[in-house]
Amino acid sequence: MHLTEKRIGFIGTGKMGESLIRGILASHSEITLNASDVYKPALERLNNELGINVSTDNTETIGDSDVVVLAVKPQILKGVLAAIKDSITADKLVISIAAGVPVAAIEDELNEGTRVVRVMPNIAATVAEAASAVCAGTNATDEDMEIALEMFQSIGSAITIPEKLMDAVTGLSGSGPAYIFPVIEALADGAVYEGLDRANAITLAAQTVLGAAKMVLETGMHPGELKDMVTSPAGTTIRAIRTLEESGIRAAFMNAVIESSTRSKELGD
Ligand SMILES: NC(=O)C1=CN([C@@H]2O[C@H](COP(=O)(O)OP(=O)(O)OC[C@H]3O[C@@H](n4cnc5c(N)ncnc54)[C@H](O)[C@@H]3O)[C@@H](O)[C@H]2O)C=CC1
Ligand SMILES: O=C(O)[C@@H]1CCC=N1
Repeated sequence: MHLTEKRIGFIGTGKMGESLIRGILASHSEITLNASDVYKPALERLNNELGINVSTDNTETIGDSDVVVLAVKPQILKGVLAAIKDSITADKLVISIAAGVPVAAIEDELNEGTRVVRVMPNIAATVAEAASAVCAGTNATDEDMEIALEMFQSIGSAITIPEKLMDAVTGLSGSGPAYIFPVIEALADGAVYEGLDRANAITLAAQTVLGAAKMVLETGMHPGELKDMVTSPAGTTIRAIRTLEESGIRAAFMNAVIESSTRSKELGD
């Protein structure tokens, strides 16, 4: 059974729900997507722009779906689960993308035996470049994991991990795009300071980040080795590297990942 044979329902069409919907539709235009939210204008916009089925009634969306993606905030997930429990019948696969919320906490709110998969994607799903990690719940079958991996691999890359590493993944790739957007803005600021116009500065900054990422992924070389390829003796780059190191760039990014992971753990308490 492939993803395209499944009807997918989204509970919550906020930033991440919409990002997933757009990414999945871009790679599977024929797929049936249903979505519900408490905010009607957002649903109407999605219906108008993308032609997906929408409802303000979560149970209606679930009734019409084989796979149910939970895309509401972690803080309200428990209440949402209590309200939809009876509509999550044994034939449905539940996928949660809620940061920090353990599979066990979701299973506890649903009927015994419910098949749950937990995923941490990121906002780059919008452009089919998400980095996602997937882990199986107690009752998830091999086919459930295949469906989840197919879904998230269709909108970027997706790996399988043990659940204990989900907080680390949340700190790295779940939150990660938000660490890089200010980097792009700041790189552009530097060039604007030196006289480049803003639009060109942002284009060059973003393409530089994209190109560097692609080199890591496609050459398989260590990032340090790639850095050395750019860094000529007594050249321009090493002057910049020294000032970045003096600013504590490595500790700053390491600490960002660790802080986000810590918050993810707190959300699960
Ligand atoms: N924003 C991101 O980059 C990422 C978010 N996540 C996770 O995705 C989930 C959603 O996050 P965002 O989209 O950022 O939040 P959001 O606040 O943009 O979206 C949540 C949506 O849920 C809707 N909602 C509230 N109560 C509801 C109910 N009872 N039934 C149906 N819909 C309801 C809201 O109206 C809103 O549209 C969270 O659990 C978050 O941890 C995971 C990875 C990345
Ligand atoms: O900030 C958050 O809590 C969510 C989870 C990962 C990215 N955004």
